[in-house]
Amino acid sequence: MNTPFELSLIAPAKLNLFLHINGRRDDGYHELETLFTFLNYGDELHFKLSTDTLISISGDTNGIALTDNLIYKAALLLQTHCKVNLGAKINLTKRLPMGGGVGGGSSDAASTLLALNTLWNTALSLDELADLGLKLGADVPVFIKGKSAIAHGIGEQLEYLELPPKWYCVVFPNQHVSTAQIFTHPDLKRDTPKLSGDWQQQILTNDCEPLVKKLCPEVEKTLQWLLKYAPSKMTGTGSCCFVEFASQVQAQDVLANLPHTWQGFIASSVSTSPAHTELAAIIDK
Ligand SMILES: C[C@](O)(CO)[C@H](O)COP(=O)(O)OP(=O)(O)OC[C@H]1O[C@@H](n2ccc(N)nc2=O)[C@H](O)[C@@H]1O
Ligand SMILES: Nc1ncnc2c1ncn2[C@@H]1O[C@H](COP(=O)(O)OP(=O)(O)OP(=O)(O)O)[C@@H](O)[C@H]1O
Repeated sequence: MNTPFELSLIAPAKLNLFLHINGRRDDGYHELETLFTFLNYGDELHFKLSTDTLISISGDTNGIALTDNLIYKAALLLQTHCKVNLGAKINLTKRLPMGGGVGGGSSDAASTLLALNTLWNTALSLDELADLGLKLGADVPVFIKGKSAIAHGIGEQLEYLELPPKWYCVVFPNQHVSTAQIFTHPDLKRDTPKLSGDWQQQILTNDCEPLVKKLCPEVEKTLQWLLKYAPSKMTGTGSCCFVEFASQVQAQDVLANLPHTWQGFIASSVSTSPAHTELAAIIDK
C-alpha cells in the first residue's frame, strides 16, 4: 500500500442488545456485561494529511469546543504517543444523535485513531490502539477492535461472537441523556449477577432502562410506542430506543409511522464494524 494523503471513514453506531450492571468499582466505574453490535449507519469523517502539526475539525462540530471534541482528543493522543510531526484537517458529517446511547463520540474517536494510524503511518496494532482509546472512553476499544462482542469489565474486555444480521429501527426521542448522570444516580440497579452458562437462555435486560424511563418520560413514551411493532429496548444509557426485525421492510414501516416529534433511522447490523471493512478496502488498494 502507498500511504494515502486523505481518506474517508464511517464512524458507525453501536447498539447494546443488553446491558447488565454487576457492581461498582472503587474508582466509580461500573462492572458490566453488555452485548455490542454495529450498525451500517453512522457519522462520516474525512481526513486530510497536513505537513504542519496542526489538527483542525470542520463540519458539524455542534458547538463542541475543539479541545473537548473526542475526535481532536483522539488525534492529539496518537500524535503525542507516537511523536508524530504531521497534522490533519478533519471534516465531520454528524448523523448520530449525541447523548443517544449509540456511541457516536466514542465511534468518532475510534475511527480517528484508525484513520490517522494509517495516514500518519504510525503502524500501531489494534491492541495498542484500543489501549490508547480506553483513555478516551470505556466504549472506544470495542469500536477499535470492530467485532461484535460481549464486553466485560468496564466494557474493555471483549468476548467476540458472530451475530445473525438483523434490521433495526432506532428512535431518538429528542432528549439527550448524560452517561455520567445515570452512572452516578443512587437509584441505578447495580446488582445483576454475572452471566453463567448460555447467555442466550437467560433474561437479558438493560439495567439503565427503569431509571432512564423515570427520569425521561419521553423515553418511556418511545418504548411504549415501539411496542406496537416489536419488543422495544433502550441502548446504553439512552436515550435511543430500538426494535429488531428480520427484514428491512418491517423496520421501514416503523420509521414511516414515526411521530414527527422524534427522529429515527433504520440500519442493518453487521458483525464486523463498517469502519474496518472500509479501511481494509483502502489498505488493499
Ligand atoms: C454504558 C455504555 O454506553 C455501554 O456501551 C458505556 O459503557 C459508556 O461508555 P462511554 O460513554 O465511553 O463512557 P466513558 O466516557 O468512559 O464514561 C462516561 C461516564 O460513565 C461512567 N461509566 C462508564 C462506563 C462504565 N463501565 N462505568 C461507568 O461508571 C463513568 O464514570 C463516566 O462518568
Ligand atoms: N465527536 C463527538 N461526537 C459526539 N459527542 C462528543 C464528541 N466529542 C465530544 N462529545 C461529547 O460526548 C458526549 C457523549 O457523546 P455520545 O454521542 O458519544 O453519547 P452516547 O451515544 O450516549 O455515548 P455512550 O453510549 O458511549 O455513552 C456528548 O454529549 C458531547 O458532549
